[in-house]
Amino acid sequence: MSISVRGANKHYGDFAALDDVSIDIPAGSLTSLLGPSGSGKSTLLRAIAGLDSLDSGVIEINGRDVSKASPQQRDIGFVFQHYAAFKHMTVRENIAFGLKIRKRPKAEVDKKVDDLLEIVGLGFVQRRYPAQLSGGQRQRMALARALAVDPQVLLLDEPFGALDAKVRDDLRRWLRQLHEEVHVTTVLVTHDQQEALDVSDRIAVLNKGRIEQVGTPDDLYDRPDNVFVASFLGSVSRLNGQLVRPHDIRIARTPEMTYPPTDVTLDTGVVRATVKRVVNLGFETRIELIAANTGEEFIAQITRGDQNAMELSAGQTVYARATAVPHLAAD
Ligand SMILES: Nc1ncnc2c1ncn2[C@@H]1O[C@H](COP(=O)(O)OP(=O)(O)OP(=O)(O)O)[C@@H](O)[C@H]1O
Repeated sequence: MSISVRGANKHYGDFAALDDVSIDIPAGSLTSLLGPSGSGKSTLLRAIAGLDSLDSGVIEINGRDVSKASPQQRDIGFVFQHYAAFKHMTVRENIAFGLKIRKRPKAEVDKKVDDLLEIVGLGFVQRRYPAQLSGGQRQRMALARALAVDPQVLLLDEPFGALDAKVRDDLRRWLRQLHEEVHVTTVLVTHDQQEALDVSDRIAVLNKGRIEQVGTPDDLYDRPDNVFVASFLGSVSRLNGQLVRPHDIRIARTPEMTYPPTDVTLDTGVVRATVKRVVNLGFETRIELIAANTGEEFIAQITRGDQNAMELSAGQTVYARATAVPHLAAD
């Protein structure tokens, strides 16, 4: 089911939490709402869910105007960061809950719950209570419960926000896989650009209650509309006036750079620089540098192998050149 938001406005006093927001979310897609804290992501999601009303604007689900419909009438599954499970019910009972209150026949409920337990990989803990699950298992149970009633739309508000990095990472991959199997139109709120790039078909970047850009992860990363989008989608520095990503900068000990830029119109040229700091980050190494011509700091990311070969350390003079730069729409 597609979702369409037109001219959505929401004010709290003088403050515009949503400022004329319009977005089309294609049926079956996994779209992330990405933006800094306070940018309006949750407000937009809650408006789509019908949990908050808009001051003005229209929300359509599959072409039907649901702006005035209650959350129940919108046929939506919702998962929050801190999921409130029924503590006195087992995992199995929690997942079955929505089907039971809809008075579905027992055989159908059992089959559906078995299928969902399989999909979310919780069969082995189905008789446990929520308190006996890990945080990641609890969020998977929440997703299974939301999916049990075959919602038209699944809305996820930072569902992995409270979990540690490793578990988040696993769950993201799992969510992507789940989406490929179930294909329900999904909207995910996140402030984590890595998460958005990892799981989404499309990303909408929000800033101060407005949508800055909507597109595929590649569109936004390689062809950002503006500096805000470029810098929110990943680290960027300025090198000779060009915005550059750390992994697109090559470093050498001599000025004869053998790396041609991929696009000569956006060439940064060879820039002499001083190494300020070298940080080993596991499989890659971050080099913090200061450009000799402008005094500006910039960051290069090189492989561990390159660092082992060059043995860069603070105080050295090196030469840097970008091999690619993001194409801003304004260029
Ligand atoms: N009930 C409310 N009353 C007053 N202001 C509110 C209310 N709800 C949200 N806001 C304000 O609206 C703005 C947008 O909030 P929202 O929760 O949508 O942001 P967000 O992008 O989801 O941020 P976060 O990532 O921190 O959750 C914030 O500045 C917030 O303080």
